[in-house]
Amino acid sequence: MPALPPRLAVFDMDGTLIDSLPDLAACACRLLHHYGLPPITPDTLRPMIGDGVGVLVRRLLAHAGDAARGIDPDDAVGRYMADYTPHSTDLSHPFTGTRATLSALKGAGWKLAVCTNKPVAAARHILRVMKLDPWFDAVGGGDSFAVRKPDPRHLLGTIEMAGGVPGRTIMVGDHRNDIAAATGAHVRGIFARWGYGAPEMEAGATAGADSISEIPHIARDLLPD
Ligand SMILES: O=C(O)COP(=O)(O)O
Ligand SMILES: [Mg+2]
Repeated sequence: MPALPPRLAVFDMDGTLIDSLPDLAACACRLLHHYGLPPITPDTLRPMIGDGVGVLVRRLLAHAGDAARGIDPDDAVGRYMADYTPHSTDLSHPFTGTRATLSALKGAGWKLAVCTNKPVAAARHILRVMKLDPWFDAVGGGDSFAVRKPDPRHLLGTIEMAGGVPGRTIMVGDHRNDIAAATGAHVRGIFARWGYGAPEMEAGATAGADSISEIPHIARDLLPD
């Protein structure tokens, strides 16, 4: 009998592997300060995360309202990224249980990948500094393809890079974009309830998990061998 393709677990980054909100918020505050605008709290920033840095910065400016009129959004995005990448690991850390989960999956023969709307250079930097990079067979960033989540082609491109196939893949993510990409790619989607997404974003997921430590068990249930 021909060997089955490898099983693949794809993880979103912000709010799924990495608790990155503190650095995203600190960087947002430095940007707002640069433009003479008032700071923002992490709680206010949280729902703005998930569609990539360009959208995040535009939401920040929209939140500032009239005071931000006249600011060039492209200038703001450029400033945000120039500041964020080198400071992206000042305050952020992997969620508790991340290393044990990656280790358990790898030990059971799974391939691993990251599919994030974050620019790929920032994603790789974070994985490297946190010494998580050796675990991953592929990293698909928000600028790795012509499209990004919720477009399923972002996930499909990441699966291909990792040497997997959709029918033997799970996608773990904390945003409706992750679940929509999984559904569109015919991949089993697991909603990360520990992340930044609102509870209603779980709609359409194959399963939900309260912590990353539950993922090896759920993954085995969904794809036993
Ligand atoms: O950059 C973002 O807005 C979110 O990134 P994520 O896809 O890793 O959650
Ligand atoms: Mg996320």
